[in-house]
Amino acid sequence: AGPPPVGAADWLVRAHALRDELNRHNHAYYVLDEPSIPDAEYDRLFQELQALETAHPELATPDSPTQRVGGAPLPQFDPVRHDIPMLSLGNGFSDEDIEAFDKRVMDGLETLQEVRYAAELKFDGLAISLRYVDGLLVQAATRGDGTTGENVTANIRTVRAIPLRLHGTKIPTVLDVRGEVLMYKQDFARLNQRQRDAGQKEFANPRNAAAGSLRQLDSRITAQRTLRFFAYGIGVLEGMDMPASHSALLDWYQELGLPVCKERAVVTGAAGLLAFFRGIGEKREQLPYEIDGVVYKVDRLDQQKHLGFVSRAPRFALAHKFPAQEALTQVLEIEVQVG
Ligand SMILES: CC(C)(CNC(=O)c1ccc(Oc2ccccc2)cc1)c1ccc2c(N)nc(N)nc2n1
Repeated sequence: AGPPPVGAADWLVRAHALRDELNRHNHAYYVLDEPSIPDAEYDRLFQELQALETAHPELATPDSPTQRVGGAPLPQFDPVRHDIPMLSLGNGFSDEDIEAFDKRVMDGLETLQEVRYAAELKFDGLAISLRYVDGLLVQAATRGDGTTGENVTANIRTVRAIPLRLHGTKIPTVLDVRGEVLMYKQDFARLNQRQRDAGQKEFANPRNAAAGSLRQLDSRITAQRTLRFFAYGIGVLEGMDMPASHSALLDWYQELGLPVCKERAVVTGAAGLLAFFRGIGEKREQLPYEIDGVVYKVDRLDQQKHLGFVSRAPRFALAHKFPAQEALTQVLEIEVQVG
């Protein structure tokens, strides 16, 4: 969104300045985790913009922060077909599984050199695809069966961590961002406290709470649930060349203003993968969100292409899961819910 036309009315200039300032504070708070303004000051600016948009409705552009409060409930979710499917991951559990994965990759690449992997977290949330056209968020869809998902655009607009417009100069004409919508542990605890106070059913875990919040037909309810988002993949890209590696893709995503989790690394060989896994395992309890493992991806995209997929999962990626420690508590929670 360039500067307003020369000689525009004062309120047009003011609305433009407010929108950019509020979006900048929103990015600092929800994407960089570095609040840049006291909440009361943010609310005052927000109300000033809302008043201007009420007086001049044409100011309520799709990327205005006022669009994040949600709107009238939808009758249902429309189906959305993914032009590029959202694939699932094969799993590994033991060190041997990881060593076998690394060996399969080296054989597949016919190389004796250690392979460079991008290692990142596997969030316990739900997979989403965001479509940006000329930098504007135009559609959001759930993974569904990998080929067809549900249109949850109205709900996704209320997720403050998801930019309504991409930043910077390298803006593609079409970009499908794949990532995970999740709820932080402390936002989950606060939500269940509110549920209890309102005599409503509590959520069993943050994953269910995030899924339940996104499957709301009333986006005003979704707007009251603090959902987060981390980008981790790409679908359609038009108008620009693909970056050469997965790690370069994530660096570019950060320049565009998309949230990318900082718990990621580029490592080499099975030893590098296992060292990353152990390091994350030690800090898992302290993380603000739940994870059910880590994900390893061959970093170079030409090597990913060369390896391809087997059935619906890529040969170039693997999820390494933690032992299901909380299985017992989940059984108890389900009994409590049913009982
Ligand atoms: C690796 C990939 C499976 C995404 N990639 C894809 O879905 C994908 C899709 C089409 C691709 O290429 C095709 C292009 C055209 C047709 C068919 C495939 C390549 C990758 C995946 C899945 C789940 C993840 C998760 N929960 N957490 C993290 N951190 N990363 C994850 N990564």
